[in-house]
Amino acid sequence: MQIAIVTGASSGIGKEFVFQLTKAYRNLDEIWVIARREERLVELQKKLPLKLRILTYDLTEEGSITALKELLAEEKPQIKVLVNSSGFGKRGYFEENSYEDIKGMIDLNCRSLTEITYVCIPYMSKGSRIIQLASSAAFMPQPNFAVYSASKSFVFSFSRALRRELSGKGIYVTTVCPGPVRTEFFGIADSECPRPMFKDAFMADPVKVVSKAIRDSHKKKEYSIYGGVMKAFYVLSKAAPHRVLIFFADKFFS
Ligand SMILES: NC(=O)C1=CN([C@@H]2O[C@H](COP(=O)(O)OP(=O)(O)OC[C@H]3O[C@@H](n4cnc5c(N)ncnc54)[C@H](OP(=O)(O)O)[C@@H]3O)[C@@H](O)[C@H]2O)C=CC1
Ligand SMILES: N[C@@H](C=O)C(=O)O
Repeated sequence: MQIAIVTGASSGIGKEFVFQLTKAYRNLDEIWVIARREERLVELQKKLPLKLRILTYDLTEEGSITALKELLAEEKPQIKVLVNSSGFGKRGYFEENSYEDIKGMIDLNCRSLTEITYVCIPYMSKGSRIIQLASSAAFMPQPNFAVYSASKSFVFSFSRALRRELSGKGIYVTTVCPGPVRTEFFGIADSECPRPMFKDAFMADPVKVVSKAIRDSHKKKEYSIYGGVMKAFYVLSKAAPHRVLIFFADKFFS
């Protein structure tokens, strides 16, 4: 059985991946979709010809990934694509964030992504793809989004090194680093601290971000950055001293 696995499939970028993978990978038997909101995944199934395996997991809960591991051992599928899209961010100064949110971001964005990747690799082979959702927030430390941006730097760094390690097996890792994308992400991110207004000017369409990510993954690219502004931000974050960028980010955008 050939499958794709998509976490965060109930909304936004993950949900869009499910739609587009159905078209991009004609030989899939199933897509295994992971999120907490089961009703959303059931609705998604109604819109798709391909069978979805609905896995209602809270990935921050002890045991959810063990359940995935056991299911993989039972079904022994060939994983053609893994998309790690579940994640959240909460804006605000570190000491004003609740520790529950801080721990949640680290747990979901870093630990669960790492563990899912770990349990899936044994079921991948030459030509398989891993698509990791980092963010443009990975490019530099961001005051007022400190833990989220650090969690995405972890994803970016981990995934680039993993790409090198897996290249001998013909498994390709592409890290996706979008700027702001129009999804439910901001409902949570901005709930206690509004986002800087400039983000609205660069808000991207999830359809376009995902379409580019799948194209870049096919081309075996190391990362996928949608849009000229975010590409320019990436170059700036490599060229300019972070000390200066962090100062201006805090002064004007916090
Ligand atoms: N939107 C943006 O501007 C950007 C987003 N990103 C990243 O892209 C990824 C997708 O975000 P996006 O689609 O925009 O956001 P959404 O809020 O629309 O989707 C987040 C997804 O993660 C799932 N999720 C959240 N918490 C858990 C949990 N504890 N266990 C299992 N699943 C969970 C949600 O499902 P459910 O609630 O049903 O569990 C949902 O399907 C994230 O990693 C985000 O950090 C990166 C750059 C920009
Ligand atoms: N890149 C977005 C989050 O990941 C943002 O700019 O808020």
